[in-house]
Amino acid sequence: MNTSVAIDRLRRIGWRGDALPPPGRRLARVVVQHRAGYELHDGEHLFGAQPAGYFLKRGLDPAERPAVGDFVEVEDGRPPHIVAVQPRRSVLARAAAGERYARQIIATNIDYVFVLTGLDADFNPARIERYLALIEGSGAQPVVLLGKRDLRTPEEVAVAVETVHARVGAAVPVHAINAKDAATATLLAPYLKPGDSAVLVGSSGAGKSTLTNTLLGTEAMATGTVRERDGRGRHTTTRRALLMLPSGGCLIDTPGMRELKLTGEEELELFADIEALAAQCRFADCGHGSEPGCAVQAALDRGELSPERWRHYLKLRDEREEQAATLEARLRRERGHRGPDRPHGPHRRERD
Ligand SMILES: Nc1nc2c(ncn2[C@@H]2O[C@H](COP(=O)(O)OP(=O)(O)OP(=O)(O)O)[C@@H](O)[C@H]2O)c(=O)[nH]1
Ligand SMILES: [Zn+2]
Repeated sequence: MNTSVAIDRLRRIGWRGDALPPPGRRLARVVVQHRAGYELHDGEHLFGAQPAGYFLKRGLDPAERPAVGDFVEVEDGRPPHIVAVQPRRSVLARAAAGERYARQIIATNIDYVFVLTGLDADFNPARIERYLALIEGSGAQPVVLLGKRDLRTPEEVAVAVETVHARVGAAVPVHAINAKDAATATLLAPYLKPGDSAVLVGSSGAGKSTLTNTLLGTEAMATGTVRERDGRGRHTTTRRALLMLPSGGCLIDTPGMRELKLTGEEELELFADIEALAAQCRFADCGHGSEPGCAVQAALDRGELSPERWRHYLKLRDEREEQAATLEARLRRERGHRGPDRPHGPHRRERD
């Protein structure tokens, strides 16, 4: 293939490099990661590939392995093999549950992360802030979208926008949108310029599919469909992995990205590293203040835990406790002030 044609195609799916790999290798973008391999896109076709042996070595830092969003060098064969990962311009990651300092890469080379929340019962500024905590430091820019604005009065919309700004700061763009309105595609076009890569995250029912369809418009160019398996290994739905938008940007929409969804327990998984640390404090009910043997304070002292992350975590924990207290009060009322069935409370005890 003509070199400039190959480069143009790669630019279209977000490549920013300037040199193609040596003969015998070509570039493609990872759009899906399965247990059994990868799905890559070269700007024209979707194809399957396997990682070269190097990436399977035990003890290799998981961050070195190809991830969704990566531009990789591929050697043809049956199947094609990924032999190298190009430098990343951004890395969205979260602490992997259970592993103390390991990070799980969610996606790379993303320019904008749209954090979508509906202005209905879904509206939750605390959740928005937790998404932003995850995006912070990734190299990608967050854009907060408040959907379903048509269900609210202009005054209510203004208050919601203000509430979110107060929470996340004035620097983060916040837009109230109607995901069904074609004008929304124009509003968001500045974040979806040619060569830009975006992902859309938000809880179920927030309007992600609706917005995706609006962004695609009638010139829909869904390139690359990926079939997903259900729990029993059967193919169920067909998803579009990499969407080239009329505005010139692309939207990555893959199973890997949906992992970013924050619902219930997943919110805490974001802080799995801190919870793992806290589990190592000498006292099971350590307040992580001036207690002796506090693993959290030790990690802060060593610079292994940033004060910023710690602050985010405390905020989340306080909110959870507040919610639990509200729930408890309600249950008590419903039970007719009978009190909890089982006695409970903190017991200060040394771990064994
Ligand atoms: N009125 C109004 N309805 C909306 C808007 N955005 C989405 N909806 C509706 O909200 C419902 C959920 O929207 P979806 O686009 O399916 O939500 P989703 O985020 O893709 O949900 P999952 O697929 O479960 O992750 C649908 O009935 C949409 O029509 C909006 O801006 N205004
Ligand atoms: Zn502690």
